[in-house]
Amino acid sequence: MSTAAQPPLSRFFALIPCAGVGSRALAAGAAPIPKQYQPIAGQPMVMHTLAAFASVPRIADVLVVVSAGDDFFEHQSSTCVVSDCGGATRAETVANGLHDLFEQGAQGHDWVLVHDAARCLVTPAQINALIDACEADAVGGLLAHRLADTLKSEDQGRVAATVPRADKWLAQTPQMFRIGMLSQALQAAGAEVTDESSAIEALGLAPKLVPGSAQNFKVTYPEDFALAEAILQSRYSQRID
Ligand SMILES: Nc1ccn([C@@H]2O[C@H](COP(=O)(O)OP(=O)(O)OP(=O)(O)O)[C@@H](O)[C@H]2O)c(=O)n1
Ligand SMILES: C[C@](O)(CO)[C@H](O)COP(=O)(O)O
Repeated sequence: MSTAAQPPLSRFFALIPCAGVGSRALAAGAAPIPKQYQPIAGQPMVMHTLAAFASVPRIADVLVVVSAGDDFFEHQSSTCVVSDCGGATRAETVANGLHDLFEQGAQGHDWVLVHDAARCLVTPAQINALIDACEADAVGGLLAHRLADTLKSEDQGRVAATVPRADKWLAQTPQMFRIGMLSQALQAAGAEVTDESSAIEALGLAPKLVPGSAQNFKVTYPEDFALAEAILQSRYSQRID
């Protein structure tokens, strides 16, 4: 019988930053509801996001981080843990949420999958693909999508250059890292980094790029709602048949 110490088993947590105001999504004259709460295909957007994570049994817990005073989840039936420690930037919201995960018993070696509330088209298969690709990795990684179009840089409204795109990817979420490493990386990187990977990269590490899908887009502009609605409706109609 071997007496060698076994490495500790790592759990998987999801952290959903849900504390944005959605300023770019506001159509002129529309009610100023944060975009993640706007109805899409019969449900508030974030409920579609949470349904995808609820369909991945190896996720131990889902923590949703909302703004102080946000009572949205008091009126929903959801098994998620909700914390109202959202910050002024997405990075602050995530850092505060990681602190809450530690307080709730998560360990530094556990994994966290950080996923935008506003990416409501993510699928359980994509979440599983990210976990499968990263769980044995020393750093972690993210879903990302190769550019489909020719890429230009700009100078005062005109093309400055055509940029080689063979090595360019659009960063998506979930982004999956060890909770301890990510917490330290975000503290060092500050409040302005726009994704978890940037903070990890600033440590000199190279997160793994895992192919996502064009459909895993972030609802950002008013026209994105109709596309998200059409995709969700089409998925539901295929499932119900
Ligand atoms: N202070 C913030 C800002 C953003 N987010 C969340 O981060 C995700 C991605 O951010 P983004 O699409 O930029 O959302 P908003 O900041 O709400 O959008 P905008 O920049 O248009 O105001 C969203 O789920 C959003 O709720 C957050 O939790 N806390
Ligand atoms: C994390 C992210 O979804 C990766 O694409 C994105 O950076 C967050 O949104 P923002 O518009 O950059 O704040």
